[in-house]
Amino acid sequence: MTRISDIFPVKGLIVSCQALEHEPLHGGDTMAKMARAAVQSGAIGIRTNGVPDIVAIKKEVNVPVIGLIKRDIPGSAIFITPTLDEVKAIVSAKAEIIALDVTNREERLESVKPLIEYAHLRGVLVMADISTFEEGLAAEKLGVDFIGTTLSGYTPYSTQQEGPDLVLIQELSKLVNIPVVAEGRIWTPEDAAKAKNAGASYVVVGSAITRPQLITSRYVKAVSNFND
Ligand SMILES: CC(=O)N[C@H](C=O)[C@@H](O)[C@H](O)[C@H](O)COP(=O)(O)O
Repeated sequence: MTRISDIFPVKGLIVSCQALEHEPLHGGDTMAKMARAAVQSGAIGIRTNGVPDIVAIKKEVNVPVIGLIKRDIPGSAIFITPTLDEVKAIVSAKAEIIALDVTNREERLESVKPLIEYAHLRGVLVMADISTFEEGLAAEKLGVDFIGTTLSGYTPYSTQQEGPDLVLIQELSKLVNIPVVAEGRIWTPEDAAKAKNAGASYVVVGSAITRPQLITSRYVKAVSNFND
């Protein structure tokens, strides 16, 4: 059975290269270039959304890929790899790891079991995107390979804050026996160092590196009082 330490023998930074259809950088070519830039500078892995981007990135760089598929299902709040269809597509695209929602909503902690099993039977590891400490513990019990704090702040009952959820990273890192991935709203190298020092084995940074429109708006906001 493959383990996370086989896939990522060293700990480090994983860069999330994602641009949805409405975003300016949407497209496999652009995301592959983003991934190349990230790997050139020392990223140990890439997280990305959708089969075309997974395939383009795997052609471009030689580091493990965490694949997910964002899909909106009417009437459901679960959008990160919601069903077995997406899991199958990610396995076919040959991502080494599948990221999926493991939150305590809509009976997900039960319905996600066959998705985890499908991936594992095909030698693909599973990253659980969770939003609270309890969900992290539940994810470990479900047999996932590592846990990301990705959805903290994105479920109505989780901590809402501007920066990374360092408390969650720290509590989970102390209590679970699988690696914890710090992910979500890590905007600065200082945030990344704090996440690492809180006990995370891996740190995922997305928007702060790969979403120029969001980066720009932070700078615009910072100088918005120029003419006062
Ligand atoms: C909540 C959600 O949909 N998160 C997504 C999960 O894949 C991505 O849109 C984020 O960019 C990713 O988690 C990295 O986080 P940040 O971009 O904050 O560094």
